Amino acid sequence: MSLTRDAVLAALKTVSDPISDSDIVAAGLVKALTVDDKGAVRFVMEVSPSQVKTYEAVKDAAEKAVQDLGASAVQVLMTAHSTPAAPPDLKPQRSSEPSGPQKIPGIDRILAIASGKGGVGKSTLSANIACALAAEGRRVGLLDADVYGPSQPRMLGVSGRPASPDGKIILPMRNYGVTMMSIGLMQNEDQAVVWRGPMLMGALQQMMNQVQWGALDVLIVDLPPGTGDVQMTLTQKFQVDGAIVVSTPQDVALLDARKGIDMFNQLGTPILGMIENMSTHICSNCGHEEHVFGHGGVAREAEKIGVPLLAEIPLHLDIRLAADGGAPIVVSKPDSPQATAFRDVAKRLIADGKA
Ligand SMILES: Nc1ncnc2c1ncn2[C@@H]1O[C@H](COP(=O)(O)OP(=O)(O)OP(=O)(O)O)[C@@H](O)[C@H]1O
Repeated sequence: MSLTRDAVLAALKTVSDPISDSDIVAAGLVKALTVDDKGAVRFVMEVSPSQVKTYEAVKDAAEKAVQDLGASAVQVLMTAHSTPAAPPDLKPQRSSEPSGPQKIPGIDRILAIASGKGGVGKSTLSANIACALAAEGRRVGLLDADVYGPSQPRMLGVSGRPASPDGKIILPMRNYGVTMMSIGLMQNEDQAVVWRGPMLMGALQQMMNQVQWGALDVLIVDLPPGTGDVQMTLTQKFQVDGAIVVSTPQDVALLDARKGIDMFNQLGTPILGMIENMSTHICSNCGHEEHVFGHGGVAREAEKIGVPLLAEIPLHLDIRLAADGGAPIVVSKPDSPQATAFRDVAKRLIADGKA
């Protein structure tokens, strides 16, 4: 008999919430519960940051309750988010602990790779730039924060689940000299999860603070497309040293890229430059070059807003095959002209002290 969502909820209702004195379902702690057809159960437990310790035992009890139902796997992601702000206190106040963007101990720089529009190649570029930086001897981390379409595990040829020996620290994955963590590794590759703002914030903070990144020269964050909660949380909570905005040359992609640039400007994040991807198509048979999506649009836009154009990456079959095959082109064909384009970006970032 297959496991149903209702059965799981009923089991979770037997677990009591020490704070509210009701059960964890009634207390609204269980979010994004999914039960797949193989009987694997996943859900998020949203708790307040000050109560994380209290809830560790509750999380274990919840896991056990579901396990006892015969679930094939149980995965509980505990996210800590701040409770909604209290009504403003109009009395004069002393300033409290610093609330601005923080540096993460051990991580020298954070570099965000963003795009206004989905599918423009942001993840492909992030993976290649990360591997190119590692090949130059930099200590590189790559955080795949693209919760709507995490792709770094596939691009870097990494599978399996990240381990957490003590239930707090998450051990990242590593390949091609890049230390990588993805929200994609916390869920099935083909599973869509509906994230709400506070959950996203909690998950992102957990990825930044609880993943054992080690000492890094640079942490590259592959952002989801657009200007949403993840971008806001990242830039408001953590000191982001710069953003690179990726776009294809079409007007519609550029329009969205402009919105992304406006957002970073408003948030005070320096824009290190733009990259035009799928700039020109080079036929893998005959080498003929054609401009499928137009050409030069990003260069014009970059000039208009006064930021450097860091690269024009061609649309080339080898780049896609390499990305899909789990060894980015800078790793699988490091001497190809396509890989050189990425390696040049990496060298420039290092030369400018940005990575
Ligand atoms: N320069 C390129 N040449 C050939 N294929 C490319 C190139 N850049 C990206 N691709 C391919 O285009 C597809 C989309 O790329 P990618 O997943 O990197 O985009 P994205 O902007 O990260 O998308 P998402 O919005 O899903 O995060 C992938 O199949 C990738 O291999």
